Order: sequence, then C-alpha cells, then structure tokens
Amino acid sequence: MGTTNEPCIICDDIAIQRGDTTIWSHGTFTIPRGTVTAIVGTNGAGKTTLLQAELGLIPLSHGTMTVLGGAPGTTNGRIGYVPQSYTSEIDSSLTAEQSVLLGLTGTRFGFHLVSRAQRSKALEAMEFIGISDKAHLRLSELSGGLRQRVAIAQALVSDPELLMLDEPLANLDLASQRTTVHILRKLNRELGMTIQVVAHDLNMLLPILTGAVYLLDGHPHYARLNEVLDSKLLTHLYGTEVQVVTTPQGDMFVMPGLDDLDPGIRDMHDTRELARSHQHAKHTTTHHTHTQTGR
Ligand SMILES: Nc1ncnc2c1ncn2[C@@H]1O[C@H](COP(=O)(O)OP(=O)(O)OP(=O)(O)O)[C@@H](O)[C@H]1O
Repeated sequence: MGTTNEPCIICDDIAIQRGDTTIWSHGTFTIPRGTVTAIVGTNGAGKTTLLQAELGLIPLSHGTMTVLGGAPGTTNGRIGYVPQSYTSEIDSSLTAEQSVLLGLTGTRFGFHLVSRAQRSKALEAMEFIGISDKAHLRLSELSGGLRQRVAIAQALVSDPELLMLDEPLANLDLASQRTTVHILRKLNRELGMTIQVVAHDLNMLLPILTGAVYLLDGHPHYARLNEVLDSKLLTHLYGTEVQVVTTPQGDMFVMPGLDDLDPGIRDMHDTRELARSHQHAKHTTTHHTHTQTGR
C-alpha cells in the first residue's frame, strides 16, 4: 500500500475525443488517496471513458493526467479494475480460484506454473471477500453476486492501491448489493485502498462515499460528498427532479423529486413517512440504505 500523501489522481484540463465527438472536456480536479469516489452522470456522459482514460486505454485529446504518480497506463500494475461486463468476460468453466489467479498470471493457460505463493495470495483475497469456501466451484455454479465477488477478488489479488469498479451494484439483489458495499468499506477502512465506483444509484453507496466525480454539461468535476448531495446540482445532473432528503436522524437519501409525482402518491411518500418507515425498516430488516452526514 502506498504511504505517500500524493493525490491518487491529478487532472489538469483533460478532454477526451472519440471520432469527431468530444465526450467531455475541461476536467481539472484532484482525487485524494484513501477516498471512496462515485463517478456519476447520465447514460453516455462518459463515466466508463474516464476509467479507461485513467488506465491509459484511451488517450487524452487535451491536458494531462497523473495516476498514482505516473502517466495513465504506466501504473496499471497497482490498479485493480472490475469492468461492467465482468460476467461475460470470464470463462464460466473456470473455478473461482482459477479465476482469481488470473489476477496474478494474466492468462488462462499454464495453471501448472502457478506457485504456492500465488495460490496462497489467491486464497487470501478470497478469504478477505468471504468466498474461500467457493474456491473449487466453477463460475457457472455461482450466483451473480458470488461471481461478482470473484471478479473483485481477482482485481484485489495483486494488492492494488486503487480499485476501480464499473457499476458493481447493477443487476445485484439488495443483499448482494449490501455485501458488495460492505466489502468496499472494509477495503477502504482496513487497507486504506482508494476506490472509484461508477454508479447510477447513489443511495446504497452513501454510507461509504467521501466524494464524487460528476459529469455535468460535458465537464468532469470532483467534489466532496456533502457538496454533491445538493438537490439543485443532482436535478441538473440527472436532468430530472431529484431531492436530497435528510431524516430526523441525519441519514440522507437521494430520491426522485416529489413535485413530479401524482399528489396521491406524494401523500403516501412524504418525507416524514419515509423517515418513519426508514426507522421501522432499521429495526425489522437489513434492507435499508442510509448514511450519516459529515463525511
Ligand atoms: N469505442 C467507442 N468509440 C466511439 N465512441 C464510443 C466508444 N465507446 C463509447 N463511446 C461513446 O462515448 C460516450 C461515453 O460512453 P461511456 O460508456 O463512457 O458512457 P457512460 O457514462 O459510462 O455510459 P453508461 O451509463 O450508459 O454506461 C458515449 O456517447 C458512447 O457512445
């Protein structure tokens, strides 16, 4: 793990062009180390493009970017990446352990060359993620949630300083989403790992986020979470009425604006009702999403 105080990402007036189209431009921001950052914006705003630029997979058309102290692409050995399409990219006949080992060997061939040290590293990553008992199961035998945890273990096995995940909560049920968020919290809090998460729905991630890169009007900006959790900003960002609701307990939610809803529906979902049902949910189920303010 890096001990330097140097920021994880430094961007100076960056832009990306694909063909004749500028995807985004004028990005000048810094992401500190040890943070958990959401990357948010509407469909096609260029969230995945930002991760790809950080990995040096797409060249900048303008400006400069430093990732973990080096040019994009030169520090990829210290980055773990869980792509959006992880399920379609893994050979489902592999066992969970073989799949995790790919994070060290980088190839699906030559498993006989895997060293004892590499196997123990893979086991360590699976234990951290809570899937060591699934090591010998084939990916085809695992649920979507477990397959995703295998993908995270594969990204972790090389002890990255920065972990990037592209929409890791999409297509997961609530319990699997909570498990994923819990894993990310552990990685950040216990190992000090810097994390970037592309996400459409912020609520589940709110308890662990420290900031966000938001792609607004064709420009990427970074802000601390309390600045991003602003109804006007999020309404502009998503292009639809969004409200940030704070419960009497200080928990925050991002939700569709009540003004757009039918008055009957609004009556059923007013803020106090939400707070009451949230309190009830806190005592009766593990499926609530909330955060404390002040991160
Ligand atoms: N290989 C490519 N060549 C040219 N343009 C591309 C390519 N891949 C993506 N784009 C365009 O770049 C823009 C940004 O795409 P990107 O996938 O980064 O957006 P996103 O914010 O991650 O979207 P989503 O939320 O839908 O996943 C889109 O307009 C897309 O059409």
